[in-house]
Amino acid sequence: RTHFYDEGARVWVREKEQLVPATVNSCGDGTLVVTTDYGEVRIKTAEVTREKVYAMHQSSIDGVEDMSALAELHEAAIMHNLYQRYQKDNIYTNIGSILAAVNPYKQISGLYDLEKVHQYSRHQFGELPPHIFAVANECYRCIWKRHDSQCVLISGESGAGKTESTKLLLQFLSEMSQNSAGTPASEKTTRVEQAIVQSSPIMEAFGNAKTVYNNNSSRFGKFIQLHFSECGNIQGGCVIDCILHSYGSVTPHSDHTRSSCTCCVEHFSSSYTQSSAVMLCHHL
Ligand SMILES: Nc1ncnc2c1ncn2[C@@H]1O[C@H](COP(=O)(O)OP(=O)(O)OP(=O)(O)O)[C@@H](O)[C@H]1O
Repeated sequence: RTHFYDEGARVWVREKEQLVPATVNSCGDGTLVVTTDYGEVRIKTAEVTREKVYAMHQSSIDGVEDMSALAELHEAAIMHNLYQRYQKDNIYTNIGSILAAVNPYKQISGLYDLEKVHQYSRHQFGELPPHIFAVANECYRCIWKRHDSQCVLISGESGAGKTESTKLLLQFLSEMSQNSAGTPASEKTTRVEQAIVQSSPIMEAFGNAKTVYNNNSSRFGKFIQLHFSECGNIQGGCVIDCILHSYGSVTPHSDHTRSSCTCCVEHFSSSYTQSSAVMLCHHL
C-alpha cells in the first residue's frame, strides 16, 4: 500500500534494518524524496510501505524530558531523543526514576553552580528539568521519607562520566549537609565534607590512568558510604575501592608499554569497574 506525506514531514526510514530519522523533501510523481538526518535517500513511491517509511510521532519530533512519555519505544527513538536534547545542551534525560546522562565533554555554563544546588534542593523530583542534582535531592530526602538507607548506582562505559557524576552527587550532598539544621553555625564547612569532596583527586592520583577512551580513567570501581545524622548533616563516610588493577609500571616515554598496558587494563576492567555506587546511610 502506498503512503503520502506532506513536504517537511518528519518520518522514520528503515535502512539496513535500522530506523533513521528523516524529513520529507517531496512526495508525488511516483517518487518520495527524503533527507535523512545523515544524508539523502530517494525512495520510489511504489516501495513506500509502512515497513520502510512511517510518520514520526509528535513526541519524537518535539523531544521529551522523560522517555517514558515517548510514544515510540524503539532504540532509534531513544537515541534520537537523547541526541536532540544533547544538541541543546540538555545532557540529562529521565527514564522514569532513572537518569540518563550524555557526556558533553565541555563545561556548560551555570549547570552545576550553587544557585542550581539550591534550586533543586527546593523542588521534588520531576518538577524541574532532569538533572543529577534532582536525583541527589530525591535520594537525600528519601532517607527520612522512607526511613531507610538510599543508594545511587552510576553505570556506563569508560569515559561516560561516572566519576564526574559521583563528584557532583557528593558536591550536592555536601552542600545539603552544610545547610542542614544539625550543623552548628560555627561549623558551616565541616572537615568531614571537605575530606569527602577532596578525597576524589587524591584517589584519582593513585588509581587513574590514561586510556584510549578517557584521559582520566578510573581503574577501580568505588563504593562510597556516607553516614547522616538525624538532623541531616554528614557525620562520616568511607570510600571502598574494588578491583584495583596493577599491571606493572607505565612510563611516559614508552609508547609500546603504555598501549599494551592500556589494552590489558581495558580488557580486564570492562566488565568489572564500570560502575560506582554512593550509599546514603540512615543515621549512625
Ligand atoms: N557532566 C560533565 N560535564 C563536563 N564534562 C564532563 C562531564 N562528565 C564527564 N566529563 C568529561 O569527561 C571526562 C571523562 O569522564 P569520567 O572520568 O567521569 O568518565 P568515567 O565514566 O568515570 O570513565 P572511566 O570508567 O574510564 O573511569 C572527564 O574527565 C570530563 O572531562
